[in-house]
Amino acid sequence: MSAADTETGQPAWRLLLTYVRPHRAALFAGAALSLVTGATGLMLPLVARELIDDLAHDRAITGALLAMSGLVVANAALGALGGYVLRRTAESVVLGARRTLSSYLLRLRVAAVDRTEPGDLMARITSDTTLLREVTTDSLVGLGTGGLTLLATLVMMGLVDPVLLGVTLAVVAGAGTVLGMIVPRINRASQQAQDAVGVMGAALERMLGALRTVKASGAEPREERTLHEAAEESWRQSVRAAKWSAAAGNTAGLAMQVAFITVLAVGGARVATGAIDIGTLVAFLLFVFYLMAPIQNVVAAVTQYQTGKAALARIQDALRLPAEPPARPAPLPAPGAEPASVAFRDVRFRYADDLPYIHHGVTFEVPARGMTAFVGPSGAGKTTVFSLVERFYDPGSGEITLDGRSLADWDLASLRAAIGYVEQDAPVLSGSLRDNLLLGNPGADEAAVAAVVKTTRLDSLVERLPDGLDTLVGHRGTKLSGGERQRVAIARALLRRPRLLLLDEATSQLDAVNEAALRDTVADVARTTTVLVVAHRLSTVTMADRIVVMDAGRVRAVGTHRTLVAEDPLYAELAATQFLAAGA
Ligand SMILES: Nc1ncnc2c1ncn2[C@@H]1O[C@H](COP(=O)(O)OP(=O)(O)OP(=O)(O)O)[C@@H](O)[C@H]1O
Repeated sequence: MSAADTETGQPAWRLLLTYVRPHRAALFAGAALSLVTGATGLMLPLVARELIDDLAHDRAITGALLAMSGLVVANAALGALGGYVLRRTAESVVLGARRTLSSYLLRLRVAAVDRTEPGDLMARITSDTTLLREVTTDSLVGLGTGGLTLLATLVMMGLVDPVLLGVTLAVVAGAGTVLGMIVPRINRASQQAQDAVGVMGAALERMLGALRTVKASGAEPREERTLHEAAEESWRQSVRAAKWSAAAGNTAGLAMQVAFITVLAVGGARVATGAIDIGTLVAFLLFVFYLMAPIQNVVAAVTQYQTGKAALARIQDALRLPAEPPARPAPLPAPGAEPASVAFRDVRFRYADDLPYIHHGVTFEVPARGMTAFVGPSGAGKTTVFSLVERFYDPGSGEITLDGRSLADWDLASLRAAIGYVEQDAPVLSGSLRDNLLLGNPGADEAAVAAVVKTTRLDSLVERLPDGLDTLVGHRGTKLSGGERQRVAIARALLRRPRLLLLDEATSQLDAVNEAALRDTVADVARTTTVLVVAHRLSTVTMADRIVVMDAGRVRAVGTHRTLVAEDPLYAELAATQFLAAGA
């Protein structure tokens, strides 16, 4: 079995058919048009013979001329129409594969994405799907029309002389054996060429995602080398595939020459013995000549299929990554909805089976309403608490509840609809400021947007920007400052009217005025919503209703700033060093 067959258990052509099936009517129409176009071409010599006959016998040639003109026009028109229908169908197959893949990638589990290179996944959607285009038209149609013509020609040959057909088939079978050895090599080389395109996509994504750091580190030559190496590897493998494809094509050509010579020799001997007459031999040789085109079509279809098969294998690999079940979007909490309570009971968690545990039995309870700060040394597992609440990952053991109900029992979309999440690096997506604010609640009205813009102190920024809320913020929000990005992320989360707000405070500082303003905003929000914050600032922890101190994957103390400073040495140390530095 080849790479495409092994893991899914079903051959690649079946997978191809699942993409092609919705367009089978159009594909058959295109193939039928191609056959009819071919037939009109074959009729031309007959009409031409008629015309010459008419001239020779002094008959009017108008009819034959009209018929010839009609055939020429029909041939061109049907050919163009057939070509268009086939190409359009192939594009629809590509579209179908791209839709399936992009929907699937959106549903991928975060843990699955952790183990992949986004650039490689992108290459699968953009580059691999493109290869399905040729495989649809060249392989399926080529195999269909070429196969039919081949069969018809073989039947005719059998009728003319079965012995010579046997001779021809023996030669063709020999060539088939050679092709059988070449074809897997085309598949392997194509797969490696596409893998190299994926590696290049991953390297590009890595470099463009950190372009400033690459430039500042003077790392351009090394990054350039990595990119060039991936491009060269793809070139090497594509050239290897081209070499084997050329060998396959020429093997078919050579086989036909050998068949021609063998038929001539064997046929000549048969004519000499009187087994067949010379007319039969000439007719048979003509058929051998006619056999050339369909055989080359079929060989081209098989070689083209190998490239498509390699692409299909890569697409299927992506579709086998673990994904969340498809879900319909859930409504956001109604205005004034009750805040949520959260509890962890003896939660043990690791990011992958081959990685160490991060949470070693985390237990805490957060009642509805109010603000709870999570503090602890870097790497203690605070952000991981948020990832588990959002169900980006599932715990290995123990239980996490929201409103007293296990997260496993929640519909994923409803769970996430109840939560607003501000990540530590506050991602801002390319697009306008408004797009970014409305990301989590596209239905929010102008008044709601204006209100969050005001509470997060984005109003002065919006006034300054040339197009206000419609100003484009650049790839990953590069046109905004770090503090502005954080405020955009908070505004976006607030616009969802969350029943639970998860705020992973940025370690970088906001300026004093904005920090105070945001502190007031969060304090306001905490009056009506449950707020969990991974705190890096003293100002945040001092206003928290409770503080959960985490260390090395465990909760070591829970209390208020005042009690913890007195009772927990680690907290006292953190408060004296880290927080004081940040909160000064
Ligand atoms: N996606 C991931 N895959 C594997 N390990 C991870 C992943 N995310 C985090 N970790 C590891 O889990 C541990 C806890 O990370 P976490 O982000 O929860 O810490 P934290 O307490 O929030 O730290 P900080 O205060 O520095 O943000 C770290 O050792 C980190 O290396």
